Amino acid sequence: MFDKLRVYYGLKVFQTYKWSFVIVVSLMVSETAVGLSLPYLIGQQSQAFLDEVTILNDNHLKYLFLWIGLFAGQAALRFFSSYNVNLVGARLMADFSCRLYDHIQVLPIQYFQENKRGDVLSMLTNDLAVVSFFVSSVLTNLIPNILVLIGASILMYMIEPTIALLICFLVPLIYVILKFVSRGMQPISQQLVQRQADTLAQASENIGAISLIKAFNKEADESSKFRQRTNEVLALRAKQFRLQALLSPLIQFLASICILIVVIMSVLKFNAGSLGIPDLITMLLYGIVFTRPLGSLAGLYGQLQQVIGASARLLHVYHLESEPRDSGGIAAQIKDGDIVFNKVSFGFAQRGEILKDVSFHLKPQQNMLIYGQNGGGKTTLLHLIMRFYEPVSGEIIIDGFNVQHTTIRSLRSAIGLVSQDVLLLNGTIFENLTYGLANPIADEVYKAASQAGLDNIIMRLPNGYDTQVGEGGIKLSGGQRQRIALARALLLKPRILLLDEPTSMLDEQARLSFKEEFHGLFARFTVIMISHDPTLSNVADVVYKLENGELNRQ
Ligand SMILES: Nc1ncnc2c1ncn2[C@@H]1O[C@H](COP(=O)(O)OP(=O)(O)OP(=O)(O)O)[C@@H](O)[C@H]1O
Repeated sequence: MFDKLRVYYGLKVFQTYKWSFVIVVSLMVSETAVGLSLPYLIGQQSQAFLDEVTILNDNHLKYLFLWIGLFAGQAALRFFSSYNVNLVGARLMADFSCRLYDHIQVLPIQYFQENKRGDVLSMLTNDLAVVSFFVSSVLTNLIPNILVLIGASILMYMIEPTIALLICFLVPLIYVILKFVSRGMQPISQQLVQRQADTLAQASENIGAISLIKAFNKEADESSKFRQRTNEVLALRAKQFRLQALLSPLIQFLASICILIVVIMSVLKFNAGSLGIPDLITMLLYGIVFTRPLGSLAGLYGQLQQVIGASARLLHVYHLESEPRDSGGIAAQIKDGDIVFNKVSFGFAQRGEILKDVSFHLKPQQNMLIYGQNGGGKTTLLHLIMRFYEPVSGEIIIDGFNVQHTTIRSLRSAIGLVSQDVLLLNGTIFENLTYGLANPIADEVYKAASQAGLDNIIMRLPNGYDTQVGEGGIKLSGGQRQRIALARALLLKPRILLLDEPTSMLDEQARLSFKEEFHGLFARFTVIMISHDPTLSNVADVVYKLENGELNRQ
């Protein structure tokens, strides 16, 4: 599967960057051609220096200027190709990381519940960095080095076939040795990628739960866990470095033997009279040119082992099916907010049934209160309406549209959700209030904030609406966050409003005004509200109890 995917993405990427690739490959081919022509020219034209005894005569100077010119040309080509290659590599990776991020965002919510945040972060940082480094190395090393190996072999073959064939025979032998020495590398690399992800996951989780750690005096324990994980990474790195460090000198050693073979064979041929001095010089220069790329290819082979693990993880995620946001259904026109649950059942994998044949009909602009025991499935019911999950059986119909057959975008844009755990983004209060609005109108924002009882709170803050709320809204109290979430939902003007424990964080006064103003605030919406506050039943049109998975009208 991965191979197919690799080929598929490889072709897709090639399509997008075809002209950049053409330019880069042309520059590399030109540079290699100049680099390969130099030993030949120097070798063959050296005859002039042997024949004409006068030092640096016009003829010599002509050749010298030609060689210096070619060296300069090669350097210039190398500059352009190196700059362009790295640029293409960086663009490729920037593009891939954006595609990956886009994809991760549209993965179903289960993915985020089943995977650690640190794993995802590690993919976007470590794994991408490994692949990115490899891609630039392949572009900068693999292509030119292979061109040099092929070109030098052909040119050596043209001068002296026996030596060239012998050298070419040694190359596969070098590859076999390389493969044997680095066979332990791949498992180490895979473990390393996983351990690094675990370390990042722990750090990310701990920072998110720092107040818990402090409250339980667990700083030292968490530090020692982190140190242990870091030491595991270090131990794996040490193994990896040892193997990598072994590869390079080993290949260098084998390459030196190749050079020795060229030298000895060329000298023997020269002594036997079958090789002239120009050919001898040419062969020796090609011997050096030929063996140089072997070292960098060995390094690349080592990197390849690391990249296999990282790219397997990336491609695995890339291959996961995303939510069909704009496809897989019709764009529902939800104008009234008429909600029908028809024998809806649901359960999480291996957790048994949570909702059993739940049925109700909520007419437009009606409001409904659901109460019931903790863990009874109330939030899950709201999440089914949002299509965070799909029912196991039964159907949810909104304004005549079966939600399973509508596009997710059209469905969610008609619904406002105020969650139990209010999530705010790291930005100002104003930015959080207007999140999700294309063109926020300031007066409407102030009105909604006032309706949610935020006026006094915001006025007392040092920068008013421009006050930064911190990550997740950490600089605000629970009640303040809940009011912002309410105001945000009101501003969105959805047809349906789902309120998950909307008053749980509010103070006495705020709860009272929430109840008093309920009908004024929410009259335009169809509202499903979850609460453990029995007094809210006074404002609800219909009250239901969820017990043992069954929803019954009270
Ligand atoms: N992602 C999940 N994977 C597996 N089980 C889950 C998942 N989310 C919730 N559950 C389980 O489903 C059950 C219903 O959870 P839900 O959050 O809907 O309850 P609730 O009625 O809203 O509870 P509360 O009143 O405490 O907020 C719980 O037993 C919970 O452990």
